Amino acid sequence: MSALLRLSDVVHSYGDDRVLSGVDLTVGRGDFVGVVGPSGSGKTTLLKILLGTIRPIGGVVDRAPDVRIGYVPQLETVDWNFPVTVAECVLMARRGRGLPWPTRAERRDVARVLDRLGIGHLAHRHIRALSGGQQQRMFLARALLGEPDLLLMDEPTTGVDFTSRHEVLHLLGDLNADGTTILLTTHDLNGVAAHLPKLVALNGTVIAAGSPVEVISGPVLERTFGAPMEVLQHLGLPVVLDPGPHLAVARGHRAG
Ligand SMILES: Nc1ncnc2c1ncn2[C@@H]1O[C@H](COP(=O)(O)OP(=O)(O)OP(=O)(O)O)[C@@H](O)[C@H]1O
Repeated sequence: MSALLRLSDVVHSYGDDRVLSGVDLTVGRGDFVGVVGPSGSGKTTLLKILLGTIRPIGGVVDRAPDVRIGYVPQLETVDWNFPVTVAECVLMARRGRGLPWPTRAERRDVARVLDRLGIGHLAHRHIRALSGGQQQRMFLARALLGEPDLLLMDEPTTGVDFTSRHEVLHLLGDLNADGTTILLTTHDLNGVAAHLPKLVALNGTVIAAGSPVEVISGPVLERTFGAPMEVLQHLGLPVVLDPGPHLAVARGHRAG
C-alpha cells in the first residue's frame, strides 16, 4: 500500500471505559497531519496505537513494511530527575540504558543530530536544565537518531514559548519537506493546527478530516469540543475566536 499506516474501524477501551471507536485513519507517505480534540478525546491513545505500543481491542491496523517510526512523548510525562545529559538521553534511544561507553560513530551521530536541531552546545547539560523548547528539540533529536520515516509527536508545542513554538513548527516543516511523514497532536487551533496542511478532528472517533478550512469550522468544532465556537477567515486561514475550549474535556461524543 502507498499509505504508511492505515487504521480501519479501530476500537479501544481501558477497562470498561471506551476511549476510541470506529476510527478510520490513513497516514499517507509525506503527510503532515495534526490531530485536534479536547482533553481525554483519545489523541495519545491513537498515537500509541499508531506506534504499536497499544494493541487496540478491535479493528485492523495495516502498516507498510519496514516503516521506521520515531515517537516524541508529551513533555509532562517525562521523568526529568533521571540523571542524564542531553547527549546521553539522545543516545539511549539507540542503545537503551545499559551500555555506558558509546562508540566514536555513535558520538558523531548524536553530535550531528543535536547540531541539526541547534542544541549541539547543550550536549553535556543535564536534561532538567533545559528550557521547554530545548527539551522538545532534545526529544526530537532522540527520535531522529533512528532516521524515522514517520514521526509521531504528542503535543510538541505545549509548554513551549511563542518563539520556540514557531521554531519547532518551522523545523518540522523542513523535516517534512525532506520527506519525513509527521503526525502530531495539538490543543493549539490557531497557532499550530491552522498552519498544517491536513487535520483530523477527534473525539472518541474521527469527527472530520481534511484541510484546516474544512476541519476548523464552527460545526466540526462544536461536534468535536462540545461547545459552539466562532470561526473567521483571515488571509486564507481559519481563526477561532476565543479558542478557550482547548481546556474543554471530551464529553458525550464518543461513538461507543
Ligand atoms: N492507561 C490508562 N488507563 C486507564 N485510562 C486511561 C489510560 N490512558 C488514558 N486513559 C483515559 O482514556 C481517555 C483518553 O486518554 P488520552 O490520553 O488518549 O486522551 P488525550 O486526548 O490524549 O488527552 P490530553 O489532550 O489530555 O492529553 C481519558 O479519559 C484517559 O483518562
